[in-house]
Amino acid sequence: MSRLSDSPTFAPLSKTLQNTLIDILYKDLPHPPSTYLSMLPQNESTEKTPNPIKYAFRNADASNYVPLFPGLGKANAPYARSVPATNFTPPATLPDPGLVFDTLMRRDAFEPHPGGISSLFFAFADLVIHSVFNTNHADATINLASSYLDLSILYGSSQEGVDSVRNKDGLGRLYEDVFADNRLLFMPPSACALLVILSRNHNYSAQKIYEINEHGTYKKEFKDDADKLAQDDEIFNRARLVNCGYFMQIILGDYVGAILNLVRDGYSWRLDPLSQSREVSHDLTPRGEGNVVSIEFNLLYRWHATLSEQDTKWTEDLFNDLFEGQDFSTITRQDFMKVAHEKMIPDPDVRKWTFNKLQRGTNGRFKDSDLANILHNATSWRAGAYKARGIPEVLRVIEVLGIEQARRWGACSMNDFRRFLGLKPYGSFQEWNPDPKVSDAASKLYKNIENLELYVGLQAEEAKKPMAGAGLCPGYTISRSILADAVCLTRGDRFFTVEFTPFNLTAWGYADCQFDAQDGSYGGMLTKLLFRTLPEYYPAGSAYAHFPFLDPVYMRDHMRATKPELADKYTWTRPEPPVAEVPVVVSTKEGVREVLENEVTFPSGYAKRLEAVTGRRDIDHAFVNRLLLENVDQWTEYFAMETERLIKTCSLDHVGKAGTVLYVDIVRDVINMLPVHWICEQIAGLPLKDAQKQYEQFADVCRYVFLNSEPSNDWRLRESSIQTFHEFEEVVKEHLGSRFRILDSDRASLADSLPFLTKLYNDDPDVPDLAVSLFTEVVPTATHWSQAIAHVVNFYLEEHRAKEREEIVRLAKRRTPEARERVAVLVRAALAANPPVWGVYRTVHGAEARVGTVSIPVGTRVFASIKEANKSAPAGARPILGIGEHGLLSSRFFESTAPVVLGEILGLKDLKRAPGTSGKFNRFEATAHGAPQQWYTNARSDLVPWPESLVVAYNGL
Ligand code: HEM
Repeated sequence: MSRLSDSPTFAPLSKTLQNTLIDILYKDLPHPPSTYLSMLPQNESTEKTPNPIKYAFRNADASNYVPLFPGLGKANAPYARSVPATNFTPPATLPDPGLVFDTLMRRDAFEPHPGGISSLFFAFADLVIHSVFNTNHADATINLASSYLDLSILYGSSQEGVDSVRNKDGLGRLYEDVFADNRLLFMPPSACALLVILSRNHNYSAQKIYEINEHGTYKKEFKDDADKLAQDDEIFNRARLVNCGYFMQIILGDYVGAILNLVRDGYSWRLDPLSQSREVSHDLTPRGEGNVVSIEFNLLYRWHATLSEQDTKWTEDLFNDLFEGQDFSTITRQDFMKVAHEKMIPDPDVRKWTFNKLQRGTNGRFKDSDLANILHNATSWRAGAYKARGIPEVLRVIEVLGIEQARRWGACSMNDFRRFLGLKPYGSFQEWNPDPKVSDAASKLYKNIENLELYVGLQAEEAKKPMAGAGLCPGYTISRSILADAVCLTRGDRFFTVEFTPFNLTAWGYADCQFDAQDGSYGGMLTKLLFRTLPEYYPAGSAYAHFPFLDPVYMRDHMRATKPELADKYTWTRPEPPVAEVPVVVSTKEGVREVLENEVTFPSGYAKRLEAVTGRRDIDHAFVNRLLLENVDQWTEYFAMETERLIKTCSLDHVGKAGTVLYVDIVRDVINMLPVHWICEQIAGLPLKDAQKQYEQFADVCRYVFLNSEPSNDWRLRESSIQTFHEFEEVVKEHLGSRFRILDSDRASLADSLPFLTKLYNDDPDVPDLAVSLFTEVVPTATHWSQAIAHVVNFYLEEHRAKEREEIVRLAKRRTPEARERVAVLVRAALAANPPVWGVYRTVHGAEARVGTVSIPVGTRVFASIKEANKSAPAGARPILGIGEHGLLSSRFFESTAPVVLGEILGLKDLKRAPGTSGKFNRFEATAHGAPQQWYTNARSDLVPWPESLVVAYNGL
């Protein structure tokens, strides 16, 4: 039988289709593959180190980043040349470098940066460039740093460098406040202070990775030193991946955000060079294919003109010290080399390094106050504008060295570089810089615009004016190049692209270095780092944390002019130093009770935060509570039935054994959902499209109002809570305003809430306040209710508590006050062992506080450790819950609903934790200020203060 494809008419077409299809299918996958599970065998260096996991980690010298080209971009390898010099001018005919500096580059007057960029931005830029450029003076073709943003300034560029900073105590940590690159010691102190923050972030990440112990393999006791080192290596390397992820995100978010003026103009959009995409030809766009920095970019990034007035003064003092008062204009290359060899050799022990004459404490750390002071200064100091005649005279010798270096490298001309970038070459010196003083001088020195050398051409080009999309305001040629470079540096790095995975960074680490566009900083990762590392010095809402790369006065004025309503949400003044650097921990039962109950001295701030959410002060919600309790028996029956229903609908059975063993995520799908369904369907009549999402929204409210202890979360939690409130208020107002129409509406399911809403309305017909009161009474405590139940279930799932478990199930059926009271005692025992909140923060207000024999000054932060306090409570005594008796946790409501829910759950036949990891809480214990704290990891790889998953198995027959 002849086929259509064989016919003379269709055969060519069929062949073409065939080819296209094969082409597409072939291109579906990358060739060669972009990642492997371990090193390729032909790679000589890995044969000596066969540990396969090394493939997933950054090598000390950045070798093996590209499996098929292991030396690409490694440290101690040649620079690349991006542009061949076609118009080579013999050095003898070029003007004297000193004369070039004196006529075109020397700062005539300080000009503040026109885009409001702070000196801290350039301290960070200093870290970026030192990560990728380190010219070897003995052989200037060689770059001693790798071409990757691998934080080599912190970790070193060789095994020796990495070993110098690592503590190797088994926990993957660095020594306290150390870094590996001594060149930074001679930079303005804000660069070192930022680097110390990144050093602390390494240790923070290592600690979290160790505490969360994702695979359960980390331990405290080791067989021998090799065992300890193996664990240390793994945690160190994962923490480094996370920390580098942070560095990359600061570059793409905060740094590029400032360069493009996105932060000033309120855009959270960012350049995303990491994403997977396809070209028109269906080819995968390359990622992680390596990078080698070039001499052109080395010259382009020497941004010495941007030194702030204060940093210039600092540098002058440094040079006066090093060169013993020698006139800056007379310092020669030889003088500089002599000083470098005699006075700039640091101690071999990095733990002894210091900068800005700071002292290290006995624990090796710098004082938070010293670091914060330097960082606050750098944010408040305005950088200098890019401009010709903008480089401080003190840097004359360095510029001369730079010009000479560029000539020895045979760098291309300014116009060659522009042609390479696809830009129009300059036709005249006036076109390059219209300032006649500058163009005249340049034309006298270089005669023909084609002779203008790259370095001078870039640094003395006319600067751009600030506008939408332009914040950095260098010369146009620099501005056009740096974004290309940012893309190459990030997209070319295997660890930022194809290997940037939760598997390598751990789920927590991966989630931790993702940006949050709703954080009040338009995705500021440095913001998160400052809040986290120096929490006492960067209070929530501080512009110094939210916009550290912009002069706060400039940013405030700009925001007041463009978005006045938003400007009021920030504090623009410099943060006041705290009374104490670390919170005072209170852990006795009496002490903790005093802190929790004395609202005058230890204000909880709940009311203030509720006001921030609802916009209402002194909210009366007692009447809602009264009405809720009038119906408590009805709600109790509802909770019992709803528990049964949710268990039934959310259970999963084994293939082929229907109904025998069933599994259910009792926390995620049942316990967390109960108050959500109750509030939405029985109380407020909210349409429940996505119950899990609604749970997360309610959880944000709970966290904002009751547990808001981390400034980095404050903005997001508040904004999310405000939105949840508005949605809630709008629906409730609509129902109350037209309560007789609800039944007729197409949302008939909302009818369940009608009786309660009607009752509420009859009690107090003031519609707007009713919605606020209702929200305040039921929403903030919803998640805590679930958390308390989850803790109790978890406690009684233990095999050795089977007797108590049965007792709860038996008593739950009775619904008598005596039965309820006995269950309450069992519930308390569970909550005493694991209270929903392990501790709360308060700040001493009004007058000095006395807790036991300790007096605590006004303004001191206090951490009341509920966990510790409950340890000393007698069995059966009411545990301290730390969340007060509000809403769903008011004792009558809780003690009535809890037993029936527990009865339904604990009464499941042959109930046990499901085998495997999801069968236990993803809980881990951390320590803060020496007091225990608990966190949970969840399916979103986030850390949350409450459990979100516990899978149990039961016998369905
Ligand atoms: C007070 C502040 C600064 C001082 C004292 C300083 C000093 C120096 C010195 C001594 C060199 C080496 C010159 C040579 O050996 O040829 C250098 C090179 C360089 N500087 Fe700066 N610098 C400062 C700020 C900055 C800033 C803010 C940037 C850019 C963000 C920058 C970018 C560079 C670059 C890219 C190099 C070339 C590095 C290399 O080839 O190894 N510098 N600087």
